[in-house]
Amino acid sequence: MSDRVVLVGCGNMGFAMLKGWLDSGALEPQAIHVVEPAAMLRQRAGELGVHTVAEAGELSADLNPRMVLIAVKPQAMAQVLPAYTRFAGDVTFVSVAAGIPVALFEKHLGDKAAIMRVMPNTPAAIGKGMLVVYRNAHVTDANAVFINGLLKTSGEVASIADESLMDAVTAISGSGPAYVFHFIECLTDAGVTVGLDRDLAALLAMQTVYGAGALAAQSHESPTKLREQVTSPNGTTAAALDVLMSEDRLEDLITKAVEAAKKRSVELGKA
Ligand SMILES: NC(=O)C1=CN([C@@H]2O[C@H](COP(=O)(O)OP(=O)(O)OC[C@H]3O[C@@H](n4cnc5c(N)ncnc54)[C@H](O)[C@@H]3O)[C@@H](O)[C@H]2O)C=CC1
Ligand SMILES: O=C(O)[C@@H]1CCC=N1
Repeated sequence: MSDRVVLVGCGNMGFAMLKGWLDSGALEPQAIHVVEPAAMLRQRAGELGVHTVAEAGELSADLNPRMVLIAVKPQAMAQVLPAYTRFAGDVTFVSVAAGIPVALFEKHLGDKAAIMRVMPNTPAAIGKGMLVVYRNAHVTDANAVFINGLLKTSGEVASIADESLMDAVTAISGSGPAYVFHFIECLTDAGVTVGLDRDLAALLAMQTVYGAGALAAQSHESPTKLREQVTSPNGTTAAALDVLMSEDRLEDLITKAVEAAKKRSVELGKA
């Protein structure tokens, strides 16, 4: 069986995953064929040494890929899939699209097609992603091992046996980096409000999120315990947390945001 891989769509997410495979050495650039209609994005991928084409018809008929990873927008999926039916066979199709259920892939690719859904996030570009996997019964164990090996180059991999959880997964880890980036923006702006110049405020906000995230990931203590370690009785942190935590203000806001993301994922799946 070949280790050739086709990556369909090399935008934000596709490129992040491509970087993970290449930076880790898990795949040789020559094993990867990128289909990307946008010339600038095709050139960006080509600079990494991979094969690039603008459309599926340009892929060699005897390519025999082991995996076709589809990273196009959910709204484009139904239009994109028919061009890949010719690869159905030993290949496993992997979709990273929010919302789109396995049933839609089976409708276009046949009900015997091997399909995996993966919900990654953009920190995959530096090997720090969170990737959650759901697969249908037609993915062979050998292909699942091969693909899991590739996914692990992008970060932590977890799997779910209930596809309906994918909407909640998307709302937490798929979209989650944007919530954190927005928190950095807010902390930076707040720093400016209390008198720091913007560059210093941005450095403090970014390094604080980076350091706190790394500490939470590496420590044996819970986030609750780590929070308590920062919070001196009647000190500065307690004053701030009174604002964030009284009446669960931040938790309520985050829950509302996550519920909105989950709802949108469900809608995308029905589009
Ligand atoms: N951006 C993110 O953080 C995450 C995105 N996703 C999913 O990844 C998918 C892609 O999202 P992004 O990368 O953000 O979007 P994007 O717009 O950056 O990338 C999509 C790419 O697909 C290309 N494309 C369009 N039609 C095509 C075709 N017929 N053949 C090949 N390529 C084609 C576009 O030119 C574009 O470069 C979406 O389904 C999204 O739900 C999943 C998790 C996180
Ligand atoms: O915003 C979106 O729809 C995609 C899915 C998860 C992150 N980005």
